[in-house]
Amino acid sequence: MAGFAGRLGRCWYSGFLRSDYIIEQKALLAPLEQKTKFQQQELAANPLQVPALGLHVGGPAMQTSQKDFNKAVSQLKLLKEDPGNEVKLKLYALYKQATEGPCNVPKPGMLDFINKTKWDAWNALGSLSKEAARQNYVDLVSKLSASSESPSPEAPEADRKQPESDSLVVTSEDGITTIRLNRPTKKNALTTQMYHDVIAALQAASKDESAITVLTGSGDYFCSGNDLTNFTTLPAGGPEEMARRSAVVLRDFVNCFIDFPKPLVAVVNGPAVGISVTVLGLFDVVYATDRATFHTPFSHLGQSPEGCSSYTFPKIMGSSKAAEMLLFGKKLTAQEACAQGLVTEVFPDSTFQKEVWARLKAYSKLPPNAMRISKQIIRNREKETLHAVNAEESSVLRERWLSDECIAPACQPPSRIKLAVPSFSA
Ligand SMILES: CCCCCCC/C=C/C(=O)SCCNC(=O)CCNC(=O)[C@H](O)C(C)(C)COP(=O)(O)OP(=O)(O)OC[C@H]1O[C@@H](n2cnc3c(N)ncnc32)[C@H](O)[C@@H]1OP(=O)(O)O
Repeated sequence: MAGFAGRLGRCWYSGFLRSDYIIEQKALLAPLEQKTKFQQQELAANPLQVPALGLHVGGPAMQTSQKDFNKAVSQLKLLKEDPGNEVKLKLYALYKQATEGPCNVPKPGMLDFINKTKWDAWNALGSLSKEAARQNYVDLVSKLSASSESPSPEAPEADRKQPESDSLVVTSEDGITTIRLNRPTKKNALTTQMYHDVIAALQAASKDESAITVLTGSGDYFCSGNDLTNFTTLPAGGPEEMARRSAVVLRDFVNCFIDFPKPLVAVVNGPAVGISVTVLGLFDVVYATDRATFHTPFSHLGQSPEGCSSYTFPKIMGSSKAAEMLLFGKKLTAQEACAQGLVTEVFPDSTFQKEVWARLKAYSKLPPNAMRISKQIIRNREKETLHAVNAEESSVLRERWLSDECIAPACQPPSRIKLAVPSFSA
């Protein structure tokens, strides 16, 4: 087999191999045949080298995800830009976790700096499942691919992709981009199209000129959560395919909140249910009218938490208050949610809009880079954990949606709302 050096010219990872990047080992440039067994094992652990070695990435994981993972491993080689040392270290750790499971080798000595750094990164993933690690790896590669393909980080306003339906309205004014859920007759329940539109709107807002991004709702509700009719039309692959697709949409949707780089503010104009409550833990600031309520009837629907709430809620309000919400579906008033740290401040409904927007306009005049950088410092060290939590929650929900408890929940939502999931069994 030919050495790797000859193929390095065009790709960003030639820089990876030539730079003083902490994972770099000069040995990688030597032909494979000349490598020791240890070096070959190390190469196998290096995500960039696996396809070249033709290694099978083993493990008892699910087939679909395994295929995506293999694709991501190949895709990584095509990136045009070097993603930087921190990201490469993440890729290394996720690859090891995905293929070998939790770190199972002795910690290298203090002076073995390179291997110790790699070991630390792998070990930091703790008991993250192989499947979640694969998922995170795939997500990270797809994000890197998308950003290396995007023509310009500062796309002009006119090039922005507008939402596909009127159910989402995006406006930019006074340094604030506002994403408004606009389905008041259905209490702003989120259709599948709306999930996609919110994803696109957040991606556009992350690159536009605005300093602050706001999510709010039209009418008397902030949002009644997932539109329960989302599951009514089954695709050709049946319930399993429906659950698989929904889990992907959910994961992508929540990832956008995790990764959002600017101050993200929720203007909660009324009651909030389900996923519109759980993602609040990923916002920087949450302002609520005193009319708002917050509840997550997951157990009632045979479902389980999403939006990273299994991690953020216990952190924000303590495990017992979080359990009351996430396990028992306890509804909080705005004041209670504020006392528990989920809401930043509550305003009287009569002055809510006026007070909140005046305040946001003032904040939007602050130096935008300072706000971005401060947010990065506050949030970045948790991002990897949040992605792992999101992947796990989505994967658990995918199974929940096929469970008897979800198909025939003991506590039905209002009878007018036909729960989609029963149609799975049709
Ligand atoms: C594709 C990706 C999927 C990712 C899924 C991620 C997992 C997410 C989980 C959740 O979000 S769980 C929470 C789901 N939401 C609910 O269970 C709320 C159900 N709705 C209600 O309980 C009530 O409607 C309400 C919100 C408390 C409001 O009650 P109210 O009496 O004030 O109004 P209604 O007359 O009931 O509603 C008006 C109108 O709106 C329709 N509607 C409300 N919520 C939903 C909803 N979530 N899905 C679909 N439709 C909803 C309701 O049916 C009424 O419609 P019409 O009868 O007027 O046609």
